[in-house]
Amino acid sequence: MTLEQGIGVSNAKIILIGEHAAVYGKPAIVVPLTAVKLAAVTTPIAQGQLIESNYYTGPLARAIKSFAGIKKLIQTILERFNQQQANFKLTITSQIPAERGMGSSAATAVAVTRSLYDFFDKKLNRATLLELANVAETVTHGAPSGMDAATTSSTAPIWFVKGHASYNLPINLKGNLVIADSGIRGQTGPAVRTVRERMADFPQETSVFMDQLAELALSTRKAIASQQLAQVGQNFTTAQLILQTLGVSNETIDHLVFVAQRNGSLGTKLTGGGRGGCIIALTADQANTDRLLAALAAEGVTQTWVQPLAHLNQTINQEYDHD
Ligand SMILES: C[C@@](O)(CCO)CC(=O)[O-]
Repeated sequence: MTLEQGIGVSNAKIILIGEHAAVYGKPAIVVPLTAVKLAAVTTPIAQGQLIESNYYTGPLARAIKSFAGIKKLIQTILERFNQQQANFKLTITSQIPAERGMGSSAATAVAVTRSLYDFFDKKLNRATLLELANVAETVTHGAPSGMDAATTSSTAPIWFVKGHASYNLPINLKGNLVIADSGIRGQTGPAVRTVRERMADFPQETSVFMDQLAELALSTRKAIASQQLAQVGQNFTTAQLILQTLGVSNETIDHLVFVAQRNGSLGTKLTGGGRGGCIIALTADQANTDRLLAALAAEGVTQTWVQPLAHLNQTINQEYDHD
């Protein structure tokens, strides 16, 4: 075992389009927010296995329930390397707010995996990284689509269809993606259940909505390729209307969408599981971005992020090499 520290980094994720439909095998477009980071650093200590984070600090063995997924992940990795008795402290520092649809739990799993592989001097490929992140995500979320781990580990936008992520969707658009926290915790679990119940009660009608969301994802992909920012925006707003009808929005989100649409946004929707969390809006230029941010601040929104679309123009090789 090396005596040097092991470092793992990941980033936040934002679903541009396709949440909920992704659960039914429809495509989604998801982008990394590379400016919003989470870091996990493993350092050698004399005795024990400790975790230090905003949510839990203490021995790994006693980790609280919300850390159960990460605990299982760490134990899986230690067993894999036959290092169950290793002494270390894992420090997790995050800029990603929890329960806002920004992928904080998957980002933690990704960074912890990278950090431990680095600490034990092991090579890590993308397939293993995603498989291990899924160990934690399955404990935390039940049946994750894998979308969050695929994106929080990526520097490139993703075309995601259940079980498969393609990292070849560079976005060459001018303008900004504005993300605003509604201040309400997202409720992915209950929202996914609501849609499942609708699907059970009204299978044909609900399937039509899923097909429409899939069409919107395809249309958005084309609009990105042909640099039609306004079309991407329209698709956002149409998707929001469908998500609202499916019962996964809420009054606060609807109100913020309404405000954004009147203050410089080309298109606005919820992002992630819904019933809270964040909204996303597209703006064509800095003047409209400033106008939108001022309008959201006037509504009491305290946390916003601005992601220049031009920074989402990367692609990455399907294989991830730890080195
Ligand atoms: C609502 C959902 O589509 C996205 C949650 O971030 C659920 C999933 O894909 O696992």
